Formats: sequence, C-alpha cells, structure tokens
Amino acid sequence: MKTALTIAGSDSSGGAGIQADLKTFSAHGVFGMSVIASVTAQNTQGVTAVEDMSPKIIDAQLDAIFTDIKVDAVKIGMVSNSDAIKVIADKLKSYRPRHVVLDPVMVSKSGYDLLQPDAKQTLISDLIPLAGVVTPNLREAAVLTDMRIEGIEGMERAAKAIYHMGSASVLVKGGHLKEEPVDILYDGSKLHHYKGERIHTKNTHGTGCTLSSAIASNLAKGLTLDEAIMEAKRYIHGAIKNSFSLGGGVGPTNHFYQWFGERV
Ligand SMILES: Nc1ncnc2c1ncn2[C@@H]1O[C@H](COP(=O)(O)OP(=O)(O)OP(=O)(O)O)[C@@H](O)[C@H]1O
Ligand SMILES: Cc1ncc(COP(=O)(O)O)c(N)n1
Repeated sequence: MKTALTIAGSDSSGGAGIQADLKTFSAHGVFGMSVIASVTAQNTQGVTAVEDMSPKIIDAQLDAIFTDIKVDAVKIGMVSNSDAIKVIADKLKSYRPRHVVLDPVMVSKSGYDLLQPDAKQTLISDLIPLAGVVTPNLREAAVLTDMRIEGIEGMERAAKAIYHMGSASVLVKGGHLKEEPVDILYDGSKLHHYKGERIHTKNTHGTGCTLSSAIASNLAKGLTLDEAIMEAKRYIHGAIKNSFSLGGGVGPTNHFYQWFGERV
C-alpha cells in the first residue's frame, strides 16, 4: 500500500487540517500518517484558540515515521511559526521524500491568522525551495509575492514569482475568483489552466486542504503531476458538490459520498 504523510494543524471540527487530509488519503486508498504541528480549537463558525506543538515533538514525530516507514508523498499544511518550519525543513532535507506538496496555509476561511507574520519569510526561504508543488490560494499568493492579484493574469504572474522562490512548480488556486474556479500551474516552462465549474454552496470548509491532500495521494500512487492535479480537481468537485451543512457555519467537504450516497 502507498503511504502519505500530512504535517499540519488539527481541526477539532474535522473539516480542515489533519482530519481533512487523513479522510482524503483514505478515500484515495492511500495509508495516511500525521505529524501534528498545532492544535486548533475550531468549529464551522471559527477558530477560538491555537496551541503550537513544540519543535521537539514535531522533530520526534518526523523521526518516528521516517526512520521506520517509506513515505511516498508528504503534504504540508498549517505550520504557524518559524521554529517549526525550520525543524520540518531540516528533516525533509535529511530524509528527502520523493513528493512534497506545500499548502501555505495563512488564514482560516473564518478569518483567523494561522501563520505568524514573522514566519512568512522562513516559509519562503526554508520550505518553498523543498516543495515539488506549492498550492497557494489567491490571498496566499498575494501575501507571498506582495502583489495585487485580481484575475487570471495576476495568478499567472504570481505563479511565476513563487516558482522563482525555488519550488519545482506552483499551483495558484482560483476558488476565490469571482468567475469559474480555474487553478493555474507554472512548472518552469509552461502555464497550465485546470478549469472547474463553480458550485454554489456555503459549505467549503477545508477545500484547500482536501485539494492538496488529493494531489499528494495521486503522486504517491505514481501519477504525473498533471494527472495528479486533474484527478484532484475531479475529486474536489465531487467533495464540494456533496458537501453538507454541519453546525451553524461553513460546513465541510464530503469525502465518502461515493460509498455512502450523495448526502451522508
Ligand atoms: N465553489 C467552488 N466550486 C468549485 N470548485 C471550487 C469552489 N471553491 C473552491 N474550488 C476549488 O477547490 C480547490 C481549493 O481552492 P480554494 O481557492 O478554495 O483553496 P483555499 O482557499 O486554500 O481553501 P481553504 O480556504 O480551505 O484553505 C481549488 O481547486 C478550487 O478551484
Ligand atoms: C488546522 C487548519 N488547517 C487549515 C485550515 C484552512 O481551512 P479553511 O480555509 O477552510 O478554514 C484550517 N481552518 N485549520
């Protein structure tokens, strides 16, 4: 069985973070493992508290996994501070997993900061150069590049700028565009557009986590990056289409509708 590891934050309500990642890995038939970098207290309406794990326990979790188990793909999500980022970068440099998907999580949908302001520079200098693909949304791409991004042309410029920070490729996600949600990949030679059809729902908690974990699962299974993204777009479309209301706010994506019916 292929394996995938998520290094991210825990979402107590199960819609985003580690929990969304593990559900996505399972739905792809990939064995999921986790390194918890932060614990968040959150629900469908917002985040009420965050506690970061110490660099020491992050380091120990990474060693426990990599000294024993072959990791086919790594997905990195919320890592809120510079010290944690540095530990993760050091371990990736020594264990050198084949595929690294970096989702540079910065702010939750509900507006809570998940990346400390002084950690942005460490993310750029230490983690982006180790990524096979970085998957910022519009706002994250704007923060990383200090650019204003409004439409497709801005997304293309940002993808190229982030590529020049050292990652092998960049997928700028267009979920927050006013028009259809197209995602744009730059791989150093060409720009690729992955088109989607907008689904009108408020229940989109964890869409970014789900997409990056689906890409990591597909890479673990041996798909090319282009195939992995196309397949992940298909997956996120189904997961959003079958998303459901839970709690009083933004409900989660649905990973299991294929098995348990449209509305589980
Ligand atoms: N309403 C929608 N209909 C169809 N596809 C969508 C919709 N919203 C987002 N997507 C797709 O979902 C994926 C995640 O994109 P998005 O821009 O929402 O990421 P994100 O903002 O990082 O997510 P999150 O807020 O969960 O961190 C992308 O492939 C995007 O095109
Ligand atoms: C632990 C964690 N990781 C990531 C997100 C982003 O997801 P969203 O933008 O849907 O709130 C989150 N809310 N919590």
